[in-house]
Amino acid sequence: MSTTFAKAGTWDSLEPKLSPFVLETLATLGFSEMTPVQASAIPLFMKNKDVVVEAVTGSGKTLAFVIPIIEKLTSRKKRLAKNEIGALVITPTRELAQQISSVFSIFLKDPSLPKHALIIGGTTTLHDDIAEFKELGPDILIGTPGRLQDLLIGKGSTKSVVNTKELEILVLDEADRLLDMGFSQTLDNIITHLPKQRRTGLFSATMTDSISEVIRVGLRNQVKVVVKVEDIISKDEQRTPATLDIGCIVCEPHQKLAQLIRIINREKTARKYIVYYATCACVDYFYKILTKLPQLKGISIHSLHGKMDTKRRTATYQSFINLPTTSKALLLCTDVAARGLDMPDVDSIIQMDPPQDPKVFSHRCGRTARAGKKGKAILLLVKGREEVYIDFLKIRKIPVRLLSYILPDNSETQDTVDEGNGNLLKQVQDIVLADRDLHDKGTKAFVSYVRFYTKHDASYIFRLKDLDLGKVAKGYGLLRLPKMPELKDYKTNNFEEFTVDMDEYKYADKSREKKRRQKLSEKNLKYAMQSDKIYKRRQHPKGSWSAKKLAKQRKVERKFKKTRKKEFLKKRNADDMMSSNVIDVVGDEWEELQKEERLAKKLKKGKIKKEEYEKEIGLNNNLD
Ligand SMILES: Nc1ncnc2c1ncn2[C@@H]1O[C@H](COP(=O)(O)OP(=O)(O)OP(=O)(O)O)[C@@H](O)[C@H]1O
Repeated sequence: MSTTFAKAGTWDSLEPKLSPFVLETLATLGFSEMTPVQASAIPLFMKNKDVVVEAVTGSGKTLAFVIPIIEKLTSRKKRLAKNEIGALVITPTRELAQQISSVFSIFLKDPSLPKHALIIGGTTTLHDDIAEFKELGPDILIGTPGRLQDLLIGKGSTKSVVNTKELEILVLDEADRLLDMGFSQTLDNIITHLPKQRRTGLFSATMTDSISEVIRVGLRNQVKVVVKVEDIISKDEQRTPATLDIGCIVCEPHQKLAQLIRIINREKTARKYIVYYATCACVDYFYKILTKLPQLKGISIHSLHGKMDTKRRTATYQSFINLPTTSKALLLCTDVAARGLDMPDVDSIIQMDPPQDPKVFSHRCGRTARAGKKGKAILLLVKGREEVYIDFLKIRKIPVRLLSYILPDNSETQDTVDEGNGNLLKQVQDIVLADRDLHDKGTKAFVSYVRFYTKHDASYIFRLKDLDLGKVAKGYGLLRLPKMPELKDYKTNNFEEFTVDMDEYKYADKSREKKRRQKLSEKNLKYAMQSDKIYKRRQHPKGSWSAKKLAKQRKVERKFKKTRKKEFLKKRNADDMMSSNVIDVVGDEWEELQKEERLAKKLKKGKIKKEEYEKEIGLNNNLD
C-alpha cells in the first residue's frame, strides 16, 4: 500500500538531540522521518512542558510520549532506587497497555537501560504484580487504572510497595476516555498519589476540550498540540486520516447481515476486516451465526470483547494480528478494540451500528488507514431517522460518503444475498432452530442491543420509537420476540413468530440438554402432583368423611413420595429414560403400592388368607 504519511523532518533535527541508541532503534524500525505530531510534541515534552496532544488516529502519538520518557529517564543523574518509578503510562484497555509495553521493549533491549513493567491484571494477581515489581524494580509502569491503583496505593491489607516521589512523567493515553466518568475516581486516586512536580501528557485523537478535566489531571501552563489534517482535494480540515475513506450504507435493520456479507464478498483486495457490534452479547451471537453461514465459508472469523477472560482475549487478539494476509479474516468486536490498537494490515472497518459515544466513531475507523496507508471504513445506518447521523459526523469534521451498496428494495429479495444461497434470514433461523443455545444467545443479543440503543449520546438521532424492533428481531433471526419492558404492548407486522415446541427444542450440547430435561421432568412432576392434589380437593369437600380418608391416604402418599421420589429421581439420570416415563413409572408404582396396602388391610381383617395375600403380592413383584 502506498504510504503518504505526512513527514515532518528527520529525527536528528530534533533539539535536544536524541540518544544514539534511540536513533539506531528508529532506523531499524525504518522510521526515517518524524510524523507531524512527533515533531511537535517530543521537543515540548522533553523541555518539561505539560502537553495536551490531539492528532488523528494512526499518526504516531505513541512514540510522541515513549521517546521523551526514555530520554528523560536515561538522562537522570541519580539512578532510581529499586522501589522507585520515574514514569507512569495509563491506558483504558489491557490490549493497548500491552501494545505500548511492546513499543518500550523495542527501545529498551539493553539491560543497562531503564526497565518497564506491564500492570493490567486479568492473568496475574496483585501479589504476582508486587512480586514482579520487587524482583524487577521497573522504572516505567504501563497499565490500566484499576490494577495500577492497587499497586500504587495498596488494596485492603496489601500495602503499596511503589515509591512515586521521584516520578517525572505521567502519560494518559486515550486521555478523553480515561477522563470519562468510568475511570474518574480511580484516576483521581492515582493522580493525587503522584508528586505535583512532574510532566503530564494527555494524548488522544479526540482530546477533551473541557479545561476542568485538564486541570483535574494537574496540568499547569500546558501546551496544546493539535495536528490538523486537510482533505487531499477540498483542503477542508478533517478529524480523520487523509487516507481513510469513510462510506455509509443506508438499509433496513433486517438487511444488515446481508449487507455485511455483500461487503465482504464483493471486496476483492481487502483481506482483514474489523466488524464492530454494539454489545458483547451481539459479538458472541453473530460470531456463532457467521461461522455457520456457507456464504462466508473459508473466511477465518474471530471474536473479541471485554467480557472474555484476559487469556482468551490476548490469544484471539494475537492470532488475528498475526494472521497472514493471504486469505480473508474477520474480527468481530466491541469497542474494547476501538481505541489505540495498532493492528497491521487491517484493510476495512465495518460498523454494524454507530457507537453510543460519537467520539468512538473516528477511533473505530482509525484501526485502518494507519501510518499513511489507505483504508476503508463502512457504517451501516438504518433508513430513516439514523441518516441524520451523516450530517452529525460532518459537523464533527468527519467526512462520510453515501455508498451505493443498496440492496434491491422489493420485499422478496430484501434479505436475499447475491451469492444465491437463498433467503439469508431463513438460513439464520434454520441455524438457530438446530441449537437452543443460539436461541438463547440471539435473544440475549437482541435485548442487549435494544438497551444499547436507548443509551446513545446523540439520543435525539437514535430514538427507540423510531426503530422498527420487529425488523431488528427479524434481522437477528429470532423465533419469537422476548418478553421485555421495551416491547410491552409492542405490535408489529414486520415480525412473524415462529412456532416451536419449547419442550422439545434441544441444546446441541449433550450436558446442557440433559440438565434441561431434568429441569423439565421436575417441573412436570411438581405439576402432576399439584394437579393431583387440586383434583382430589375438589372431589372431597373439607371436613367430609371422604376428605378425612383422603387426608390419611395423603399421609401414606407423602411417606411414599419421600422414599420413592428419591429412587426415581436417581433413576431419572439413566440415558434410556425420557422425562415422561419418569411420571408413568411413578404412577404405575403408586397403583401397586395402593393395591398392596388394600390387600394388607383385608389380611388384617381376616377377609383373605395369608396364602392368597402372598400369591397376589408375589405375582405383582414379577412385573418389574
Ligand atoms: N515516524 C514514523 N514513521 C513511520 N511510521 C511510524 C512513525 N511513527 C509511528 N509509526 C507507525 O505508525 C503506526 C501508528 O502509530 P501509533 O499507534 O502511535 O498511532 P496513534 O496516533 O497512537 O494512533 P491511535 O490514535 O489509533 O492510538 C504504528 O504502526 C507505528 O509503528
